[in-house]
Amino acid sequence: MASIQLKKVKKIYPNGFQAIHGVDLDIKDGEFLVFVGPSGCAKSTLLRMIAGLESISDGEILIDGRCVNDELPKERGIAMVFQNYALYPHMSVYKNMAFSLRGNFTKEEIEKRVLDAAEKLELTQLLDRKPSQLSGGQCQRVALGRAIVRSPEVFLFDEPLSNLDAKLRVTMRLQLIELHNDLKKSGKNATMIYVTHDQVEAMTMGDRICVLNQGQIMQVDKPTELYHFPANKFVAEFIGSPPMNLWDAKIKGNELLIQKEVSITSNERLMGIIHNYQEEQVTFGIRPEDIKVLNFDRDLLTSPNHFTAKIKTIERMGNEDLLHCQIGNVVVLTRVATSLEWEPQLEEEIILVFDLDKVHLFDIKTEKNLGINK
Ligand SMILES: Nc1ncnc2c1ncn2[C@@H]1O[C@H](COP(=O)(O)OP(=O)(O)OP(=O)(O)O)[C@@H](O)[C@H]1O
Repeated sequence: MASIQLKKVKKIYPNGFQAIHGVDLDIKDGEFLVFVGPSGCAKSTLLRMIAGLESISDGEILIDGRCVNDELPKERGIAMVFQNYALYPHMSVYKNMAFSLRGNFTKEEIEKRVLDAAEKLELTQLLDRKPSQLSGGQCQRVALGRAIVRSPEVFLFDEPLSNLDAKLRVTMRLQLIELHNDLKKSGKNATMIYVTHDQVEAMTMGDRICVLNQGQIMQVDKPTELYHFPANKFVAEFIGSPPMNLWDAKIKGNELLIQKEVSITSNERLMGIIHNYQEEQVTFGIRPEDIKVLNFDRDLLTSPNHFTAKIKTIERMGNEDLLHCQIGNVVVLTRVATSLEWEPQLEEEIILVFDLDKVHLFDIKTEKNLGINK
């Protein structure tokens, strides 16, 4: 059992580059937390600082209330699983898994731990093989086994699945979630921190997700909260696939003018926000599924917020079509469930209706979501 706190943690590398700018974070005991963000945002740096593999330039890292700034990695009760497995090539699977236990436990205890972990990870039949005789997924399971045998209170994962093919990644993802749940059930609650740049992986695995950008935390929240209530434009853009539509809009009275062909008449909720922004610009965001697609009907065009659009590109996904449409010069992404009654065609004219209850407005300068307090 272990909670982890980061207090005003900073990292300045010896060359003077500041990778982390004062991060505060509370990770709960037994939580599965994911660090996600684009390449270079300092996910690995932060993880390595928690592991003790990277020094802390300023601030404090606490594990169960104990400051670990000056503790060695092996004193922290942490096991780390890397992307490149880091297995010993000349040792069998059994020996790879037993290696870190040597000297600390009896032979019988080591055997028990290795066999238990092997069973959990379906490696029992492979214990005599060398890493070169294993598939990528099997190597990754051995790397995981090496962490499990130590019964650490904290598991740290640095993009552990990125060398695997897409299908295996999904299988391993589930195995990790199950491992976390099984440990909880057996009373050996483990705190897990998982690094990925893949927002789908982050969303499917994390109890909570910590979105990072340029060495700063953008938002820490549950997946559904992040999706529906992004704290800022960065999170809105980064989380969700296909991505949110984002346009600059000028406020004039109760109108949000995106371009002359696309002027949105605001509802009461948006009015509450835009009255402070008269004659100024905001960023207007709406997710593709929050734009309704209707068959073309001239009569409908007299209703507010109904626009004629032309379909320019179609991505057919099977269960749904992603339609890249154009209203004047504005490109709008929408998604519609497929049906046997209507198959969208290129250059077809349709009507798009924006669901104003789902619109997000962001401050142009601070990029904060003006509709929520996070
Ligand atoms: N030893 C170092 N010296 C100087 N700068 C470094 C060093 N290691 C990393 N950096 C820089 O710190 C920043 C964060 O790197 P880090 O590896 O933590 O990012 P990341 O989010 O894990 O990236 P990726 O997803 O590409 O692995 C990057 O700009 C990187 O160039």
